[in-house]
Amino acid sequence: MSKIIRIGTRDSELALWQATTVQQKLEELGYDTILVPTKSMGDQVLDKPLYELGVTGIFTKTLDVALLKGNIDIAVHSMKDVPTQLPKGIVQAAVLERAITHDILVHKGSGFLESDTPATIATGSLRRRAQWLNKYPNHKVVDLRGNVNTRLLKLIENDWQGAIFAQAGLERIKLLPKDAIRLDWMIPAPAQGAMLVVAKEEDDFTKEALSKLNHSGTEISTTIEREFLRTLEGGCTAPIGALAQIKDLTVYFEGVVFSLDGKQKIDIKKEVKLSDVKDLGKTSAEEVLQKGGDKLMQEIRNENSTVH
Ligand SMILES: NCc1[nH]cc(CCC(=O)O)c1CC(=O)O
Repeated sequence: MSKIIRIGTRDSELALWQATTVQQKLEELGYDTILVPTKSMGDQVLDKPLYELGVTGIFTKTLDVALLKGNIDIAVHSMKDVPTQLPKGIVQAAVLERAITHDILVHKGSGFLESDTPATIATGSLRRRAQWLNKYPNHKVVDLRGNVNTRLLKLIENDWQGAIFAQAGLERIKLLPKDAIRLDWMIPAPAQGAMLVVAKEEDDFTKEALSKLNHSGTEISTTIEREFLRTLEGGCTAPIGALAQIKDLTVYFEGVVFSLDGKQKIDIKKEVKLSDVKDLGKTSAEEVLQKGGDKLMQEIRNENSTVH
């Protein structure tokens, strides 16, 4: 076909797996493609907690710039890492069918879960940290940064009992330990397990190609979850989870915001007909804000700004 689609991606093993998946699908449709791996700022600064870096979109910014400069035609992202507001000129071109959404615990013997022994669990995510502390108040949660491979290595090297990951990520790079424990009770990050492909707004050729990869069910679910996040967050990193599942023309939505220490929790559950999902994410977030979520979000903003 008339042009080669240049696929921008981070250079971690997971990102490359995701980009290669998109590449294969485009090639199957007869498009010519080339992979362009790039290091992102989020992958370079590993010695600080993510939320202290103070920028949202730290994993996506480098690729956004490459896209807007015309060095690549599309960028493939883990959708949960992408800020809810895309930069001007960049549009959502496809959401691929979602993999498993939930988090899992990789551990070195899980006996500690059934006893009162204090344990140390590692995660760099405020959402996982708050939910873990909510369920296991006597545990300690330590920060863990780096791509999936780095985090697994750090778990082996350190004196921690376990670390939390997205199951989808570990499965994709074939590093999911057999005895990892599925955390069904933990609400995932909005759009966890989904891949997002973005393109330039004016690039009709590429947008047309990508539209063939879009999975509408996943697009609907992730739109609801990200609307929930966007309505709540107001530009701050907060422990927010959201999951919209579609079964037999019904959407089952669950959204939650926690205090940073996990002690407070405000959640919402909704069951809505698929034909009525318009604004579901937004109205659910507004209900959470009314139920005390606005106060909680304000506290989180204050605490986040005193951390650094
Ligand atoms: N924040 C890093 C990140 N971004 C996407 C995934 C995994 C794949 C996904 O959730 O879509 C991961 C790793 C993890 O959370 O353990």
